[in-house]
Order: sequence, then structure tokens, then C-alpha cells
Amino acid sequence: MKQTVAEQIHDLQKKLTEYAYAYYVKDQPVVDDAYYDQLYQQLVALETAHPEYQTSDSPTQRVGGVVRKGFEKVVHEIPLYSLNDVFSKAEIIAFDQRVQKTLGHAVSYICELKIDGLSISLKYENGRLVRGATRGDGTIGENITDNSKTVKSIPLTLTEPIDIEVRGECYMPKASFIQLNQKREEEGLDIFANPRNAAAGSIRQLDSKVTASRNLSTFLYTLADFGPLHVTNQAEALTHLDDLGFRTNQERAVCSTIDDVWAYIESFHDKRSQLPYEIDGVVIKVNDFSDQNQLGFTVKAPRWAVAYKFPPEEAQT
Ligand SMILES: NC(=O)c1cc2c(N)ncc(C(N)=O)c2s1
Repeated sequence: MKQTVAEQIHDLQKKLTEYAYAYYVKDQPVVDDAYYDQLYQQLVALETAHPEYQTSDSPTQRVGGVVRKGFEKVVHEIPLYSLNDVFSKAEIIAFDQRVQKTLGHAVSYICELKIDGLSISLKYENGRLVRGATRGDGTIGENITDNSKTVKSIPLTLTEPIDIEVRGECYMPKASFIQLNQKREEEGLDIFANPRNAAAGSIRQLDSKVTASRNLSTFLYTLADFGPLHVTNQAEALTHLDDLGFRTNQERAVCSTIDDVWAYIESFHDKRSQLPYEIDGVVIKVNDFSDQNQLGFTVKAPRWAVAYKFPPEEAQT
């Protein structure tokens, strides 16, 4: 039976969304670029001829096209917190002592790489992306929804039709940073000092077509508003983020002792230069959420987490 136009379009949208998810979120391409591009052009032609079937979450909507005069302000109902920085094993041991003293028992920690990008917050209603925002000062950020939709690893639609808000880091891979600066140098433009600045400058572009061209990526790591999800610890929260279709960093590890935390830090101090993205340290969090709630926050930072900062990487000569 020949497919109707609507069925052809829906089928292509579904296939291309799955292929893009495999490529941009899982880093495991399932088709080659030529085949993806061929299907993509077919979908563009069909949606152009039949705009009534073009959906806002179609893969063709990732190209940007909105040019703004400025960014609206966004109030973060759940503020984005900062982290207390530590620089030595002694400070990490002191952190663990404080945690155990407050709780009266030992805890497991989860270690996550501290991505050198910029924090973003993504809000979903009924499983659809409704708002992307920069961290700003943690309470007031900028609305970057148009630009967020061009970041291929940010899902436009979740695997569940739920209301949630998640936070993470938007970053530019090292290879994309090098390519972008080479191009800018050839065009006589100023180059970016580092991938973090390049990511910030790209996600805060007034022309979303430019954002779309910058190959930004994300790692999500915080469930701010859990919505209907029942989660008891950070490791589970990250698994939920994976299941919902988000890109999370797979290098995370649950550590039952501070010695294991330190071993994780030392292992990544050596691996850091091989990673395809820049990190500036390791975030250490008490894993269990009831322990986190008992520990609470100081004025600006959680008592249940610290950021171990690596010394600045030697400039790549
Ligand atoms: N300022 C913050 O709270 C954080 C900043 C970052 C960062 N740059 N990268 C990773 C994490 C994480 N996995 O928790 C956090 S948390």
C-alpha cells in the first residue's frame, strides 16, 4: 500500500530524529552522513511542499532562523547554585569529615567531570522543550530558547510527556573550537580564547542560524524540578536523564570512600588532555538525596558538594 504524504513525512521525521539521537547524544552513528543528508533533503522537500505536516519538533527545525534584538530575561524559579571550590586532597578529606559529622554516618559520593562550558537550564512541558535559559546570576538568566533548539544534543521532545526542568553544561568540543578559530583567522575575525568563551559566544548569539553552525553540545547533570519522577540519588537521576533522551557524561562514578574519590580525581588529571572536551575539575556530591536535603545549603552553595579544581592546563604549544 503506497504511503500517504503525511505518513511519508512522519516516517522520515521519526527516522531522522532517531539517527540524530544516535549521532549527537550517544556518539554512536547508525547511518553514514550521506544517507542521513539524502533523507534530510527528502524531508525538507516534502515539508516545503506540504507545510501543514511540518511539526515544531521536526529535525528540519534545528537550523535556526530567528534573529533577535536582545534576550528576554528569565527568572529561575529554582535558583542555580554555585559550588565551593577545593584544591587539595586535604580539603576533600575535611569536606568528608564535615559531612559525616553533620549526618552522623559515612556516605557514598558520586564524582562527575566538571565541564568547562556554560550552565544552561531547560524546561519541558508535556515532554516538549518550552524554554532554554542561561544561568545568569543563578536567579535571573537570559531566554535562549531559539538557540537551544539548534543544539542537536538537546532533545526537542522527551521520551515521556512530563513537565520537568533540568540543568547542565553547554560546551564546544575541542575539535570544533580549533576549526572555528581557524575559520575566523582566515576571515580576519578575532579568535576565541578558549572553548568556554566560544560556547558562551555561540549560545548567546542573536542570530540562531549562527548558533546552529557552531556544533555545540551538552552534558545534563541536574534534575531541578523532578516532576513526576521518583529518584533517591544522583546516580539514579543521571540514569533518568539518559532514559528521557538527554546527553549525560558517562565518566561518572559512585565512590564509597574518599580514597576512591581521590583515585578518580588523579585518574582524570592524567586523562584530561585526551578528552574531546575541556574540563576544569571534578564535582564531588553526596549521592543520596535525603542526605543532600539534610545537609542543605549555605547562602550560595550546597554543603553536600564541592568542586575539586585542576591546576590550569599548560597552554597547548
Ligand atoms: N556550578 C555548578 O553547580 C556546577 C557546575 C558544573 C559543571 N561545570 N560541570 C559538571 C557539573 C556536574 N556534573 O554537577 C557541574 S555542577
